[in-house]
Amino acid sequence: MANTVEEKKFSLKEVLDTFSLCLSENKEVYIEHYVEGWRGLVRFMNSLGSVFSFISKDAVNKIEILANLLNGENGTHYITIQSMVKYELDSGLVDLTQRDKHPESGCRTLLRLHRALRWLELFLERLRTSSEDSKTSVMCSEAYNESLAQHHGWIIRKASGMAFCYLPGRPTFFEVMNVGTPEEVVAMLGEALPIISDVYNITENVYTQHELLQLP
Ligand SMILES: CCCCCCCC/C=C\CCCCCCCC(=O)N[C@@H](COP(=O)(O)O)[C@H](O)/C=C/CCCCCCCCCCCCC
Repeated sequence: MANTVEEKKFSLKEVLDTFSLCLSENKEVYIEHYVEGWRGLVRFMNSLGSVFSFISKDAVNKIEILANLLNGENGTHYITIQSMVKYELDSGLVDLTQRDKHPESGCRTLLRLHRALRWLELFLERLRTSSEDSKTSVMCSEAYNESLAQHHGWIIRKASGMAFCYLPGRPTFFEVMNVGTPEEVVAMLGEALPIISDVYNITENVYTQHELLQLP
């Protein structure tokens, strides 16, 4: 059951709780909760329809790579992002200039989700401050263009842009979050954002310190 992502209904509160468990007292990021947070987000995306399945397939693939590393024989090195980076770099397990011997290293895989977390942060901030008639497709593509798009080739950017047009409107979006009234959703987004920003910024610092932000 731990390796599947589609059976439970999405709840924003649950995802928020999971991301808040990511940070240790000394600000290390637990991969177990990071991966679990992403599983929750994928459940949300899956509930929006099959037009998003090329996106969720890629996210699931990356989630499973990290889950397998965490549950594998070297799992103790994959407890936090900090310990993973140290272990993989010290052991020469990261392709630094081109995808070669370690095409599925934890560092390069998590970097893809990390970039997507920035998209999420930007998108949720737009949602939080949006008005009733704001378009989710516009908010989503603005957030995408400011983040992930810079790392995607032409075909993925076009396919993503087309998929965004199929996003449901703001009221349906808020409903699927399973929080309550729109005011309650906005309040919960206000709680969620600092947590997501913290996780993002700490990860960004680790990757910056080790010059890993451009891993192939
Ligand atoms: C709180 C509730 C509201 C928001 C809920 C959002 C739910 C989002 C769930 C998942 C987001 C998708 C994460 C996508 C990860 C993409 C990682 C990536 O960049 N992969 C590319 C590079 O990988 P490698 O080739 O180097 O291994 C890969 O090429 C991408 C393939 C698929 C396309 C990715 C498009 C990303 C669009 C992100 C916006 C998602 C919009 C969903 C709207 C709900």
